[in-house]
Amino acid sequence: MADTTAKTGIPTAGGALGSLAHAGSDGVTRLSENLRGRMPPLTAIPLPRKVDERWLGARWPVRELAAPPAGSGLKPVLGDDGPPLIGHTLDGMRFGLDFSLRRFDQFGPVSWMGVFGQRIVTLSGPEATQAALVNKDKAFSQEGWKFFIERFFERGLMLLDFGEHHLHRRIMQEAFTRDRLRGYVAQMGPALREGVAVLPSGRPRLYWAFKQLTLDVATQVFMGMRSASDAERINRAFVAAVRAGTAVVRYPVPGGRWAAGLRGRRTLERYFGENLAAKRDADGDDLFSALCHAVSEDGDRFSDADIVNHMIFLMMAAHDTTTITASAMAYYLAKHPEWQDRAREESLRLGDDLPDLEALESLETLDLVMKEALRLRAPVPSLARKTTKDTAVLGHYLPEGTLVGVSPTLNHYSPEHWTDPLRFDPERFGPDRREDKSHRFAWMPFGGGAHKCIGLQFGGLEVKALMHELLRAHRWSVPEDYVAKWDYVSLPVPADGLPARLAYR
Ligand code: HEM
Repeated sequence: MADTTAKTGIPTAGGALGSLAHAGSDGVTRLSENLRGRMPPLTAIPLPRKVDERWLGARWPVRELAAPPAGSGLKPVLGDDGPPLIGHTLDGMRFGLDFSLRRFDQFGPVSWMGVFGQRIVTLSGPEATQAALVNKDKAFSQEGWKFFIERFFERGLMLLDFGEHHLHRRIMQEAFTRDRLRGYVAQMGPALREGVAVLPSGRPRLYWAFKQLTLDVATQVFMGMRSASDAERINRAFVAAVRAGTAVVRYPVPGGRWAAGLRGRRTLERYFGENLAAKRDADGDDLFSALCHAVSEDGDRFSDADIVNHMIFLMMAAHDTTTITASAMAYYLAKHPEWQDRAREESLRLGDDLPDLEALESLETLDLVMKEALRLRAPVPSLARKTTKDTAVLGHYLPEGTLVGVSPTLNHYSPEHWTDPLRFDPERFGPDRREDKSHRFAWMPFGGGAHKCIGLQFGGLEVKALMHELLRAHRWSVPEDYVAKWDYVSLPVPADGLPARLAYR
């Protein structure tokens, strides 16, 4: 049982009890991970519908963010602080999409709210998001992300700005060429086939199973790591660093998330630092090696410190996003078995060989389903920015130093850009309809502009490879009346871990 738990990441009663046997903080961490897998977070605990309605419908005094300069002709940004001290922090975590839609109805595409003790302006809808992401006059910087994740993911590509970002991105692009992607696909295939094969039948929580699978892929494809005990240690360090990003107590209290995150970061730095020289000397086909050997067209290379920082950030950027995408796809395919059958037929037509890059690209149904899942459940629901100077969006005044959240939600649910936007309808991405072309920013799960996701092809290939293996090996379903509840404490994840009935084919 312990083995299965380690492999699938699916917490079992035996796993939780087994954790108690571990003395010290490692045992406590394991226990808390197991409990997390079994219990929804406080923000997702079911309450009577009336209580939720009252909570969501609460209104607070509306104020201006800042008075526009006299004679500018600009309008103020309107919004509210929300409940004292916590602001709207819990509202966003509990209601996610519903909360965003209500804010848009109340204030339109540009508004502000109190969150985490700060005032944050939300930009929603294709025009407002475009202004910040195209960022013509460099009025929006990545400083907004720093509040949340800099301590654990310092100098990751997404945290760099302007000239320096451009330079680093050009080098990093060399790790994502088609040839490199071909090599990554070849490495992830065996790990995924093996991992999917040992998923227990019954009702596993798919989200947790996928989380373990994508960690396994990361240790092999990102680091070329073969030792299981190293992989387990590095995975734990990495998970601790990611969780610390959303810690409420942002101070290293012993036993707390923040302290565990700092320890995790140090472990990762040590691991990458110690293995750098060997990676520079050899010619491996993992992502770590690719960064060590990447040279931009202008001859620039990464320093040792850059490689360590980029590797730690890349693991984070890839992990939850791909896990969430696969979970959303599994959910919609369980709710719409006709799409599951159609996708399975295509997968079976590929035969028993592990799929290469071209084979994965040929899985058109999975492609449509993935795009629709990314529309309905964008894994990154807000892209953080900070204004570098006084600026305006759609005629609203934003002073220098304003924190901004660029939100794809409204773009993805806008009735002006999508027919029947609440409906699961993958065909809307088909060649006859291409609703995603209705506006450059109608569909933006990977962001847009200079910081658009550099791993979007990698992520798409990994998710398709995982779903391909799942379709070949299993059928899965959820009860007809089951509706997944998504928890938005950090990125949107199924609050109950998505239990699905899984049967071997
Ligand atoms: C389905 C999976 C994924 C989704 C939905 C996703 C989403 C995003 C989004 C929205 C951004 C833009 C952030 C911003 O503008 O502030 C981003 C940036 C980034 N992503 Fe992804 N991502 C995914 C997978 C991956 C993977 C697999 C990798 C690496 C292997 C990766 C690496 C990055 C990096 C390095 C950046 C920063 C790019 C820059 O600042 O130039 N992502 N991603």
